[in-house]
Amino acid sequence: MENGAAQPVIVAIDGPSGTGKSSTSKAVAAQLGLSYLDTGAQYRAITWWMVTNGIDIDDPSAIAAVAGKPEIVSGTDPNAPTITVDGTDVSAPIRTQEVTSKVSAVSAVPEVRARITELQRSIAAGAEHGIVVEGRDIGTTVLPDADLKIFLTASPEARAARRSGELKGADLHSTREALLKRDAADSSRKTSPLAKADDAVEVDTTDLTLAQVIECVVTLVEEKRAGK
Ligand SMILES: Nc1ncnc2c1ncn2[C@@H]1O[C@H](COP(=O)(O)OP(=O)(O)O)[C@@H](O)[C@H]1O
Ligand SMILES: Nc1ccn([C@H]2C[C@H](O)[C@@H](COP(=O)(O)OP(=O)(O)O)O2)c(=O)n1
Repeated sequence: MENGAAQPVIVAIDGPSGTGKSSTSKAVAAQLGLSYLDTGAQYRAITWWMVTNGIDIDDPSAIAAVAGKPEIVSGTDPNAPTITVDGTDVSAPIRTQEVTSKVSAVSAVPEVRARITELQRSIAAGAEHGIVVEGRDIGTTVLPDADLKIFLTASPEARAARRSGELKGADLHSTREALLKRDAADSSRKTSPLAKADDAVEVDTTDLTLAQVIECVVTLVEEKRAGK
């Protein structure tokens, strides 16, 4: 674009756990001056609220009945993303093993998805310079008109190695099994499952460094912008 500021650009980055969505999205957004939204953190936050309030995670109707109660606020600065529930900073407690093991069940409830999807769309619509939104159903359901859709993949072995590295020496085999179980649940749910959009660019990150993935996505965004 020759005159004035660039048009806001909407980038959707989806894929299973450990493919590099968060690290890539944050870096791309920071490099290009865009906002950043971690939608997994929002599903983790509502799961944390359900657990904290004693809601039976095995009862979808109990979850649905209170899905509208917690107020979830996401800060979208890629250099300092934040997440609060009813004013409380939950950035640490949403990463516990307990929340991780329950998030797929909570996020499969249609009333939860409807509420969080609406919130995501309003955040994306309000992003002045554009936004990178990462999750599982962004390209297919939340922002089907995104300017660019990326679907990140990597072998289960690479993903488990990355995750157990983060969890400070967690057993590789059990990390791999837990990750595959969550992927299966997220891919098989009825409402907006984890899936690649038909028009998404698939990037296999198994043998790429994080820097290479970031460079690849930045180039794709710049090409899109140039063509706009
Ligand atoms: N291409 C890559 N090569 C090696 N490690 C990576 C790569 N991409 C991400 N990582 C690391 O793997 C871990 C998981 O990445 P993350 O961005 O949280 O994935 P996701 O959001 O898809 O679950 C992080 O520790 C990150 O630094
Ligand atoms: N758009 C999204 C994002 C996440 N979810 C659900 C399903 C995922 O297992 C959980 C947690 O997502 P998150 O991105 O934090 O997962 P990882 O930490 O990358 O493994 O939330 C979803 O259903 N839809």
